[in-house]
Amino acid sequence: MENSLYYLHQHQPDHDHHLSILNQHHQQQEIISNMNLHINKGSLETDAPMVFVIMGVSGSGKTTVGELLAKTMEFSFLDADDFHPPANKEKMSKGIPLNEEDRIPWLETLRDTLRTKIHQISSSSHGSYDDDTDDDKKRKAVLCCSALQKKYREILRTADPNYKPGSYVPGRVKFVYLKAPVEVLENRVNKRAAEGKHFMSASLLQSQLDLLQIDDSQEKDITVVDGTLPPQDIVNDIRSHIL
Ligand SMILES: Nc1ncnc2c1ncn2[C@@H]1O[C@H](COP(=O)(O)OP(=O)(O)O)[C@@H](O)[C@H]1O
Ligand SMILES: O=C(O)[C@H](O)[C@@H](O)[C@H](O)[C@H](O)COP(=O)(O)O
Repeated sequence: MENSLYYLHQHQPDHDHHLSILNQHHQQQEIISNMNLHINKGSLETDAPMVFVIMGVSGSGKTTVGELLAKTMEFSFLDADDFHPPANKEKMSKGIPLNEEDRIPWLETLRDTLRTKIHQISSSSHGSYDDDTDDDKKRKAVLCCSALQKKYREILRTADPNYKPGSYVPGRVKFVYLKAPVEVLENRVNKRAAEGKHFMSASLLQSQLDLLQIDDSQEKDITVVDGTLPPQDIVNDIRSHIL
């Protein structure tokens, strides 16, 4: 197969194709002909992302953008904040940053949830969504999660059963980092706290910025977007980059 070129001659609209295998040395000798190949929508997306993690520090707009993206794309929406045990939320509301013991079990729960999701999508007619009746099975998912450190993202990547830890090969889990300057973030979290809209203390922003770490050289599955744009523009940007 290595020395072959593949030609797809589409002779009927949509799914029906005529496959010929031609010799690479341009002899144009047809080895197989008149073979019908049926390609169902989605069935070739073997490495297509299934879970989009919208990440960044507090106030970067994860929930706002994630909800809008999920709504626009009809994806499932998951908010990592909904998976915290009460003790974590109590700590954060008092302005105490979480430590590793607080975070790791939380991230592992998120990983397991995403793994179930990926399994559901993969086993849904082998990725061919058209005939599915269970709506939830065919939906990809958006997860909002700060995922500030490389090691935290690595836990989430292992939701993909094919992902080899430490390989950083892009797989089923993709990250979108909402980048914004500190002044913008401060304004947002202060306003949100003043409105009493979130359990997280605004004072934790600095500890989150201190923790934030992106490794451009290895983590090729992170797309950086401008988090200062209006939410709809960010969603359009995400769609044009990774969807
Ligand atoms: N792109 C944006 N432009 C303007 N305001 C935004 C934007 N994204 C979020 N906000 C506002 O900033 C605050 C924090 O947003 P939120 O989505 O809760 O961030 P996060 O989930 O990252 O903590 C909210 O009051 C929200 O309305
Ligand atoms: O939306 C936010 O304001 C934050 O994301 C917030 O909810 C918090 O950061 C995490 O849930 C805790 O996790 P970390 O301390 O690991 O960010």
